[in-house]
Amino acid sequence: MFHVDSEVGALREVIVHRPGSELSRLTPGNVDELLFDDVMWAERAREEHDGFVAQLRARGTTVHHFEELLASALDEPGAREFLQDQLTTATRFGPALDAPLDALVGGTAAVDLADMLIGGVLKREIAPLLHASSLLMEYLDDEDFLLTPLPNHLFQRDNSAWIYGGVSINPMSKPARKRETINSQVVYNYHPMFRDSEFTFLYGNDSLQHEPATVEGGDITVIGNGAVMIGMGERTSPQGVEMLAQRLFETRTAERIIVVELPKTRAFMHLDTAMTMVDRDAFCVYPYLPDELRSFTLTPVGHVGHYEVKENRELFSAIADALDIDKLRVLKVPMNRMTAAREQWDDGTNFLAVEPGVVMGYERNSFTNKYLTENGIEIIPVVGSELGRGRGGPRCMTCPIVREAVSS
Ligand SMILES: NC(=[NH2+])NCCC[C@H](N)C(=O)O
Repeated sequence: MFHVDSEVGALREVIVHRPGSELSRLTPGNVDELLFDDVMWAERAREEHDGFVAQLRARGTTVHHFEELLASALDEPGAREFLQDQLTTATRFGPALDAPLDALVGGTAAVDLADMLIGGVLKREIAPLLHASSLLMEYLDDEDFLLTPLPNHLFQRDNSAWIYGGVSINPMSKPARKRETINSQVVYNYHPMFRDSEFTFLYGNDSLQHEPATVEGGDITVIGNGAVMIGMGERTSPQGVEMLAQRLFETRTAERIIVVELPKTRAFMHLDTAMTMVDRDAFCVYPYLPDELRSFTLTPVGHVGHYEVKENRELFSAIADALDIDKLRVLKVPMNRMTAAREQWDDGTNFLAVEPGVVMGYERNSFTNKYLTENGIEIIPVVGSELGRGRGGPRCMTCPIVREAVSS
């Protein structure tokens, strides 16, 4: 029932996160650590996000809100026990807070608890509720977080990723995002919509320590025809790719994986900041991507779960081969380095396809959008002056859970 069979086929159902109280908690002192570039105007960001959702719905896509899924899941049997085991533990908060926090998780209304899990909790908010002699509570200032906010839940793409009939609940690379995985596990394991449905858990749905085998969904593209492309760089490590690859092969979810090496800089933190698929045979690619970046193809061999790694001679012909098409259109916008760097920084290459050749992208990237339009791609312009300050575009903000294959 849930499946993502391509990157550009008809987009039926997605999960997004409307920014909540966590955005109002960004300060000049914590933005860097929380991976944002500015303190956001939270109200305007919400308006922009509502506009984005309305555009998706107008195109026939069913939109689920992450916070609502989380709140409903929290009222299902087992969900709170899971949090008590995984989140409110003695090692995370000290033994003195273990039982009081477990009690809080057990007794807080679901909507409020969901808000705490995403929005975070300040010491002064929670101190009156906890009756414990705790060194950690003594140590924290009133305005310190006992539980940090998770503003990057806005980027639903990264934290879970559907690949054909399976989902990876990604072990995130940056400390600021690691707890997102616990929230996603609650949704996928306890919300009736997922709990009562058949699908494969590919990676990360456990309580293991995955470091350094991290994976983020912004690096994963389901290009179709049984193939997957994965970016390897700041967030998704070679070990992460291999862990996921092994599961994709052993569960027969995919038959071929193309791995692309990415520059190790913040501007290229994920594959979808460097290139996205915009049509059945076309990619929009950052024009100054270094030529020397290598790519590899992984295919299953021998015993179940074993694979072979081969370096590709050239990335785009490897993709064309995987898709079984003669030639790929590689759309590199002819613009100077300065303009290219500016538009890429503002997620100029971060397109979300709603059907082949129809994509959503930030309106501000005028050079890129014009060039793509001239090349037959329809752009649905998204307003994102505030949203973009988190360094993510329309693709980063959506987690497709049902998307059709591209019909030939
Ligand atoms: N798929 C993406 N490009 N996501 C963008 C994530 C941005 C987020 N602030 C981070 O640094 O993690």
